[in-house]
Amino acid sequence: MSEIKFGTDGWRGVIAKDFTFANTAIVTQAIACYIKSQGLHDRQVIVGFDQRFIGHLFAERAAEVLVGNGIHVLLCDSPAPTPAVAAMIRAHRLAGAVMVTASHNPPEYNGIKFIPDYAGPATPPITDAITRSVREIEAGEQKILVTPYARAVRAKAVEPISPRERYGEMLKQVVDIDSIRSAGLKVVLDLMHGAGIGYLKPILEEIGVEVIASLHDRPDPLFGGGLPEPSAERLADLAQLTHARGAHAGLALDGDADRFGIIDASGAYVTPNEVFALLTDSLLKRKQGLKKVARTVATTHRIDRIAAAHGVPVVETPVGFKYIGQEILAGAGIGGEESGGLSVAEHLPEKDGLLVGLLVLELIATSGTSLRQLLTELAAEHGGVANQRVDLRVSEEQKGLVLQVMQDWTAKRVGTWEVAEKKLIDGVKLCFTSGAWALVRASGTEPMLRIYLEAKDEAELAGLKRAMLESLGLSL
Ligand SMILES: O=P(O)(O)OC[C@H]1O[C@H](O)[C@H](O)[C@@H](O)[C@@H]1O
Repeated sequence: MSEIKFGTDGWRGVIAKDFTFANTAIVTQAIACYIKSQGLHDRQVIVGFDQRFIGHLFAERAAEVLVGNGIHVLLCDSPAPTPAVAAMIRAHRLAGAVMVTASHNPPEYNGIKFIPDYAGPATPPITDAITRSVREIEAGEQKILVTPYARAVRAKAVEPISPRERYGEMLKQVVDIDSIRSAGLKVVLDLMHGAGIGYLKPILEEIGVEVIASLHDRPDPLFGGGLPEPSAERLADLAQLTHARGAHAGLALDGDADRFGIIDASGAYVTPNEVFALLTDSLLKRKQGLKKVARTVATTHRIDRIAAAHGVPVVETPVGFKYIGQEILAGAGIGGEESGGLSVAEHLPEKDGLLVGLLVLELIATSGTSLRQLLTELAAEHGGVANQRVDLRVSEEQKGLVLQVMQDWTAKRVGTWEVAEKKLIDGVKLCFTSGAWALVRASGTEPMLRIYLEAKDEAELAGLKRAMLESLGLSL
């Protein structure tokens, strides 16, 4: 059994091996200790779960432990998106949320995300405190307090909640639904058998969007044999259908619906970096006085060029929406990351794939043009960009070696690229005088080494990739 650890976004483990009822109770007890330490135990906690195998039973286990600690629970009556669960914290002034999900991981995984009272991902100081409690519980220094589920329900210490309506209302307050309604938009969806089922389609229909087709919109704990990850490779069917059926866009969500995948009308995948750039540009054009924009160290620097054109500063954070969420709380108008997380200040400090789908439709509706045309205009205004993420499944030893080479990097050049700055925000990032950059870091969610590269065009990108891999002694 592997150690209970909180990674980039929560604790994740293989069901029955690591992710067990016993470990769910340990982690929930540790979360209850944290809530009590903050003096918030007189407020309720929402417990949610996604479409994963027997997720509701793990959620019930978590509820039993929270009630055992004197904390009243709102238990979702069906699988729900992580952002919908987070939104309920705001709507009902809760102490936080325990969300049973392993996001986009393979089907054999499940996990727990803790979302504190500010309705965004738990920061490292919070997960560190929870991890310390986990160790105390494992060492027998702290007891797990449990109230059996049936008794908790009888005592009304567990009440059912359905976040759908209220969450839908909250989303509708953030986007211009009149423009969307009058544009007569048509979309195709890919719900990837995930938590967006029962949420995205009805919300779109309520605001007058025609859902022509909806792929993978039935629960399947095996995710149709794949991963609930809305990447270009996994969205080939959505891309084909969006184009063939003449839809304005294809919208996809990941397993717990906090991340997005977007397809344009021509059937081409629009990368999260491109979506973030389009939405930042549109927000900055519409709203004066935005204090700042937040992006992770792995996200496109095109955001910086767009923000600079409006005189708005950009904050660069480590990878993980937990950092972006904090920047949103500290005044960023919009924050996003290349892995498909994005939110805006009027909504939540939590990433939300449904929100992004609606913002993209709002953009199509208000601009009266296509996403492709908007991207062409963006390139004309702020210059082109080409970027790529290379994920390498390497041994722990090789991962350590590569990261060490980067840590020790003192050379002034990589191939013909001249190093202007070396940044240690997360992994090691080399920024070059040409404006290109390369980042090498270990993933916090998968056993992978990630290399992120950005250059002005595909030709420079290909050259930089060759030069970086060669310098690191890696081949693909
Ligand atoms: O690159 P990783 O450490 O695997 O993280 C990739 C992504 O994982 C999760 O989805 C987090 O919520 C994101 O904030 C993060 O960007």
